[in-house]
Amino acid sequence: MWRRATKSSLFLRLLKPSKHNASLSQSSTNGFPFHIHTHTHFQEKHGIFSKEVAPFITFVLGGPGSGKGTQCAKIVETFGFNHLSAGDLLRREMDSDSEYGSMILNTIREGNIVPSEVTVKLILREMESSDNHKFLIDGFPRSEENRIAFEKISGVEPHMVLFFDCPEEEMVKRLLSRNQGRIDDNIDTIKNRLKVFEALNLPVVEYYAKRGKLYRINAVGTADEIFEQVRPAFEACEVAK
Ligand SMILES: Nc1ncnc2c1ncn2[C@@H]1O[C@H](COP(=O)(O)OP(=O)(O)O)[C@@H](O)[C@H]1O
Ligand SMILES: Nc1ccn([C@H]2C[C@H](O)[C@@H](COP(=O)(O)OP(=O)(O)O)O2)c(=O)n1
Ligand SMILES: [Mg+2]
Repeated sequence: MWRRATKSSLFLRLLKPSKHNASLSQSSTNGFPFHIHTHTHFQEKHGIFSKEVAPFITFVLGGPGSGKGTQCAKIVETFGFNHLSAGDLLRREMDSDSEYGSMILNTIREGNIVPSEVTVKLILREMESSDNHKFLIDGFPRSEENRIAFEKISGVEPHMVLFFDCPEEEMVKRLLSRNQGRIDDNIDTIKNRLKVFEALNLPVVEYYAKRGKLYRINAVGTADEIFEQVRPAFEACEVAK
């Protein structure tokens, strides 16, 4: 039986909650972006992944513009998850006075992937300060390096992985009309994001397919139609309801 983490749980008493304007570099104490914890050390220190407060983790994958963020909003509304978008966390870090701001900006502008350690640290910081134990981790892991870094640092694996399968031309059409003022929603960056997706993210999708954790969803149709394919994945899982 999963137990909900509460404000009074040990790990939250040990940790400072994340401040939305705090940057990774501000929280660094050793000149390195962050402390890498071994699996055991991390569990002992933070306790977030101890059995009593074990999180329920769903990774949400799909190409750029496949509808990950849109479907995550629906999952949050229906099933009460905490939605952590790796892209949003990186953009927030970029807009803070983090010393990694320009590196993140350049990487996103080119459509490449930010070093895993930075992204993993941002995700784990959010998880540590959350009193919800059900997490949707959107846009992560985007590479085998991302996946392995998360597993190594946190010592946990996702319970399930959603994959929004969408044709490239549909993704391009959606990205070019997203209108959120993003520096990476232009045709040149989109072309590279699609290449990076195919080269680096599809191997992660296949990895989870082989482990029987993947829910492949046809991402063409209205958002409501797509959500009707998503819903059963959560309804089938007692802990996620
Ligand atoms: N099923 C859909 N059909 C058409 N447009 C969609 C659909 N789902 C999302 N969109 C739109 O496509 C764009 C990309 O969606 P988003 O959820 O941000 O995708 P991702 O997070 O995978 O990049 C947004 O403008 C969104 O409103
Ligand atoms: N795990 C991740 C997630 C995103 N990023 C960077 C690189 C991505 O192109 C951008 C934007 O990611 P985001 O998930 O917001 O993009 P989409 O929702 O797929 O359009 O952020 C990353 O480097 N590593
Ligand atoms: Mg998104």
